[in-house]
Amino acid sequence: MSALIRAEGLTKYYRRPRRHDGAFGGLRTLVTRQYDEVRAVDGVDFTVSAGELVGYLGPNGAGKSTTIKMMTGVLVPTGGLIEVHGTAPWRNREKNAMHIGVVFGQRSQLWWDLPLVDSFTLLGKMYRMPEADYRRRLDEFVDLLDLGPFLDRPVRQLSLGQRMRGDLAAAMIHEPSILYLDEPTLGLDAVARERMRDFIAEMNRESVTTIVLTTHDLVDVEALCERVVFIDQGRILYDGSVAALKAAYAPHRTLVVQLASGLTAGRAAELLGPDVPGEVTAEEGPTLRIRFEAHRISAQEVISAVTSRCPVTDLSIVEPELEDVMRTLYGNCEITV
Ligand SMILES: Nc1ncnc2c1ncn2[C@@H]1O[C@H](COP(=O)(O)OP(=O)(O)OP(=O)(O)O)[C@@H](O)[C@H]1O
Repeated sequence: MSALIRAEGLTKYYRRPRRHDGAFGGLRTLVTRQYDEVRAVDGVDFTVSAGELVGYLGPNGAGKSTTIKMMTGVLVPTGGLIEVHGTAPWRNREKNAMHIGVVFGQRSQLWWDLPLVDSFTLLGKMYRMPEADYRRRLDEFVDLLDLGPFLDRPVRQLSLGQRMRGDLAAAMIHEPSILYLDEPTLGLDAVARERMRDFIAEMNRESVTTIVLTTHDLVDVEALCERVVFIDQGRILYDGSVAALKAAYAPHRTLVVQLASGLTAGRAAELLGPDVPGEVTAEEGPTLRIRFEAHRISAQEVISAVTSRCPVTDLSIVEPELEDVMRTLYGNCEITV
């Protein structure tokens, strides 16, 4: 697969006026003109291939939005290289805009006072789309995102979930090859989030759109991303598959045991004794949870040990949550897998 997006040593430093405290602090801030340097993105390397759906993750202030703004051509890098379709996006913003769609969760590109459909019509004309292509695309989105009930309503009257669906359709109307999504599901209810996720997956699968997704919602990541790039303090700490990340940072599994009637989890833990493979982590009524390291003990061994000593009605194995991994990641500085 060829690289659509390439970043090498990509860097963005901001200058922030140094603030002075105390009496006349505001005035001193104005007249002294001293600055602090903020290393928002500090020499990152990555490539994104055609058709990938990559999660770009990290804590608040990690440098995610700044990277996306450089990829979209809104910001000029302080140093290093960023190429999208083989050219620097900030050198040719208009040409770059023809190939990309952007959704910034908190800002809208829709015309506030116009009916939603008028924004689509205007965008279709701006991108010089042939009428038939525009119609086909609009019909597809009305169907996929269920826009019909509010197509004729002014954007300012839409709920957040309706507006976000409109924004997503607006970003994709001209069939861009790359879609950048910055917190697209922020503030949405569960149903709206699900609909957005389905649409994003569909665009990636059916239209083969390359997608870079920034989100704090780990359910989005689990549902959508095979690969994640994790950034903190402007530096990339991890770049790889979600599965490898979990295997490295949360190699445990949990066996959840439903005990046969009359047997409490406390009594079952006694029956299992201290040499049970794994660690009993919770005893709640008739439910017992045993955590084990999947690379050391097989699930079969743990299940055999339990079923040979206790009568059970049900068993299930729970994978670690991505949230567990993130907690470990946030506490580490150097990460290699
Ligand atoms: N225009 C600016 N001027 C000065 N500093 C800035 C500017 N924009 C961002 N920063 C700083 O750069 C750093 C990275 O910010 P950025 O918005 O890229 O982070 P982020 O990972 O997107 O965070 P969040 O998850 O909170 O949106 C932060 O320390 C932020 O305060």
